[in-house]
Parts: sequence; structure tokens; C-alpha cells
Amino acid sequence: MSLSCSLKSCSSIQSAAPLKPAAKTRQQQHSPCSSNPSSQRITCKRYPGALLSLPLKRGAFLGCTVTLHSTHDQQSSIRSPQRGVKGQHRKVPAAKLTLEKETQTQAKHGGEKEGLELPPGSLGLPIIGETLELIRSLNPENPDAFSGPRQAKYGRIFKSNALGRNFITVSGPEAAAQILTNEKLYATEWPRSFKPLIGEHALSMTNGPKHKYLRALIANPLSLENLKTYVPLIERAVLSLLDSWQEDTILKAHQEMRRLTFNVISELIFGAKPGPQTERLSGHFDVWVQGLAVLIPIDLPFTKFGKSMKARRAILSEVAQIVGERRTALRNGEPVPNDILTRLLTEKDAEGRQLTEVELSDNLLNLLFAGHDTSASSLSIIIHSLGSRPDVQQKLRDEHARIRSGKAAGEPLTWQDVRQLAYTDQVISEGLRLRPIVGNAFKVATEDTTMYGYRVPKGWSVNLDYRAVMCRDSYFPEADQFRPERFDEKLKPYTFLPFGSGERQCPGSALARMEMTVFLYHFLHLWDFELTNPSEETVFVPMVRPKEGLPLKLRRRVNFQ
Ligand code: HEM
Repeated sequence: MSLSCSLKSCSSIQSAAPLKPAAKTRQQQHSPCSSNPSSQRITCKRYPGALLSLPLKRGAFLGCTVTLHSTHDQQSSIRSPQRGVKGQHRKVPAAKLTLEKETQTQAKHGGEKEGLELPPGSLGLPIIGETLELIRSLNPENPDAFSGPRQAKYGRIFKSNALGRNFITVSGPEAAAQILTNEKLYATEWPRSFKPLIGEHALSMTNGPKHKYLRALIANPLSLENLKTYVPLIERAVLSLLDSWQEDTILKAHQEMRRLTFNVISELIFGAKPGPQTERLSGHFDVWVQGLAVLIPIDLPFTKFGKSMKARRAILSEVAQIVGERRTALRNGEPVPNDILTRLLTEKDAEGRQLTEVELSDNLLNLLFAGHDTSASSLSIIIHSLGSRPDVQQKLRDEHARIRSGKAAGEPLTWQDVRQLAYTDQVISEGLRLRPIVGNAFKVATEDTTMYGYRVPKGWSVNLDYRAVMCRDSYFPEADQFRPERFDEKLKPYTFLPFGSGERQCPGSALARMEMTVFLYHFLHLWDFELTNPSEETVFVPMVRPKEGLPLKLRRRVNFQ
């Protein structure tokens, strides 16, 4: 998962970028953002977003909803809400979305690539390109330090060269549609540190037929059908966490969110209950994740990347032990948990294939990571934003009270309840938009192609800046404000991409939304909270998180039942 690294770009572009040629028009405004809820302003660092939400009940839907399809049908289709006709969705194949002028221009130039210019921008010095500028601009609190000024100067597309690669950075919904609906032309290629750390057989790291095969097997346990059965487990984990908190103490909420999401994902994957093994695994992950932000991965014992690789080996050794025990139990016909591991060990794809040992371990690591820090960071950002918005907290509590009023005290939440929490889902969407956890999609052009009327040569890296799109006022008016109500309005396609889109769309998005929904439902009921530092900054590397860990003052509202 990209966090905020290397060739990614993000600056706040407040107005529409040039169509083409970019050099003729300049972006006037570039305002890198930082969170400052004290003034009720969350200054934006540019955020993307995805058209994805829990499948809400008819009539209770968000601005736009992309449904999770069966794992065999990953063609993204976008349900474009017809405002004013509540509950109706028009299903539009992504490829047929009406794109803007730029894309039409592109189509026109499709056969004339040779005559086109490369995008504006500089390839820097011979050999080293702009590597020094890239390294100099590394700043965990401003992931847009490299790309921001270039986007301000050149617009929605620019070229550069760093770390031995030519690349272009693009930041517009038209480019997003073009890239995310064409995996053949724009294959996934994450920064160099990712593959050795996550594993070459992990779903996120593969392309083509191998990706399709793995996706069918791995996304299945995360399908909506299976998801419904996970509500009780998630609710138990949430309540257990909330019950462990003490009144009148200062609690570092981000660490607590990490604890929660790690406990949930490790139980969903391995049936593991919180204990010494999950503690050990979680500790290894803390070290492992640091390696993802390394630009030049050198695997030596004293380098950050080397330590991260060591943590990978430790994680895999724990995982191998769990898998071994499960295989034995399955062979002996002993009872086993109905978790993701059991499914992965027993299910076959349409052609009867099963994951090999190495595919299994790489993908278990992939899922543990993808399902852990991402959701924890999103929850922290949402709590942070809510801290300055008592009005939004009240609306949430009112919505939750409507569900609670139909239940006996202590009666568990159901999947149906979760689906009805439409405003909660909007709050989650707004948190995901304001501080997207995955800031960029990293691709490589497999053929000569064109974009925004410029030539993109085969072999060049293509960095789609999700975050830039989400922070643009033209798509999200007052984009630096936390305004969940904006999801009442129809969204422009490919402007909201926190979970990506198309064949690589996050298969865990519905799970993540459900987990966040259940947490908010109980958290706001049981606790009042106050931010000790409402203007706490956000750090973006290696994962998005509040800089000081989000300290909260807590006051119990209702005794735990
Ligand atoms: C708020 C939480 C989450 C966010 C923001 C998020 C975001 C994303 C994004 C943007 C991508 C696509 C990256 C691309 O463009 O290539 C992705 C892929 C992925 N996500 Fe998530 N994710 C979240 C939670 C989860 C969870 C809970 C799981 C599973 C347990 C998960 C599993 C995956 C996997 C396996 C992929 C790779 C898909 C592929 O390459 O086909 N994610 N995620």
C-alpha cells in the first residue's frame, strides 16, 4: 500500500488544471495542507477518494457507490446516484463513463503518438535526473514537497526522472479513469522496496493472469456474503477495546486504533485471539512498515530496510507456525475456525487451483498489512476530525440512537443495522477523502500511449496522484474542510478514490468501512472525548497518522454493558 512515498505527488491544486498543452496554462495556487482542526479547518494536502461504500440499504446511499462485485468480476461498475430519485442507482460500466474533453482529445491523438510531445517538466541532470531534488524534498509531514511545486507549475501532468526511472505524474479524474480501467496498458508497479517486503507472490505485487488467479482466491473471503458473518467478531473486538479504557486519563488513540484493527484482522485471518502471539506479530509489523518508505532498499542488518526485512522473516515464521498447525488440524479432521486461512487452505479457483505455500504466506502478510494500518489510520483521522465537530458527533449519535431504539439493551449489531447507518458512512467517506491513506497508484506503461494530449513512452512509470484529485475545490468545494454532507451530492466520476478503482480496487473496502462503522457506533455511545491538541499535525510517511498519536481526554457517557 503506498503510503506517501517516493515518486508520489501531492500538492493542493485549487482550480482545474490545464487541458493541454500544460505549458500554456499555469496552476496559480498550490497550498500544501496540514490539519488544523482547532480552527475548524483541515488544511488539505490533497486527497483522493474512491467511489466505494458499504452497500447501504436502498434509499440510504452515499454520493456514489461502487459495489464490490464477485471476485470473478472485477470490472468496476459505478453506481451513479440519481439525486432526487432516492435509492436509485444507474449502473454504468466504468469504461463508458463520460470523460472530459481531455480524454476525448486523447482518443483523437491515439494513432499519432510519435507526433506528440512528452509532458512538460524536467528530466534533470544526466544519469541522476532529479534524484537529489526528490531526496531533498522528503518530508513525512509534507508528502507533496516534490510534486506540489511541479503540479503548480505544469498542471495535471508532468514528467521527471529520479532513482534511475523516467516517470510522469498525473492528477485528474480523466487520467484516473484511463489508468484504472486499463491494467494491460498501465500495469501495477509499486516502489522498489515494496516487492521484497510484501512478497513477489502477494496480490498487490502481481500483474496479469497471476493477479487474476490470486484475486479470485483472496478476495472471496472478503466478499459481501462472507462479510456479513464477521459483524459479531468485529463488535466483540470493539467493545473489548472500549471497555479497557479508563476514565479521566489521556489515551493515545492512534495506538489503540492500531491495536483494534490488528486484533480484528488477525482474528479474521487466523482466528487468533489477542495474546502473546498477536503482540509479537504486531511488534514485528511496527518495524516492518518502516521499510516501505525507503527509497533505495539496501538489505543490510543496520539499514532501515534490512531491519524491515528481518521483521518480515519474523512475521513469516510466526505465520508458518500458524499455517502448519491449521494444516494438521484440517488433515486430522479436527474442528477449525471458519476464518480466512481455512478458506484459503480449502478453497480452489474455477480451474481447481489452490495457493502454493509461498503464495499463501506472501498473501497472508499482504492481508495483515492491508487490513491493519490502513483502517487504523483512517479511524484516527476521523476521530481527529470529529474532535472539532460536536455538530457531526451529535448527528452521528442521533443516527445511532435510531438503531438502538429498536433493540434491547446489549443486543448485538447486525449487518442490516450497519447498512442503515448512512450518515456514519458519509463521515467515513469524508475522513477517507480528507486524508487518503493510499496517496498514489504506481503504474508502468506497457506500450507507447498518450495522456492529456502528451506522449507517454513505453516503460515509463506512471504515478497517479489520488490525493491531488481529492483536494481540488472544483470537485470537492472547500476541499480542506471536513464536511460529510458533501456526499449528499452527486460526485464526478473518478474523483473519490480512497480504495482505488477497477481491477485493483481494494477488496477489503467493505470490511474496512464496516469495522469503522461498528467502532463509531459504540465509541460515541460509550465515551465523550476531547482532543488534547486540536491542531495536531498529520504525518504521512510511512503511514498517515496524527503526529503525536492523537491524545484524547475521555469521559464515560454510559456504563459498559
Ligand atoms: C481504510 C482502509 C483501507 C484503505 C484506505 C485501502 C486502500 C486501498 C487501495 C487504494 C488499494 C488499491 C491500490 C491501487 O490503486 O493499486 C488497495 C488494495 C488492496 N487492499 Fe485495501 N484499503 C483498506 C483496507 C483494506 C483491508 C481491510 C483489506 C483486507 C483485509 C485490504 C486489502 C487490500 C488488498 C489485498 C489490496 C490489493 C488488491 C489488488 O492489487 O488487486 N485493504 N487498498
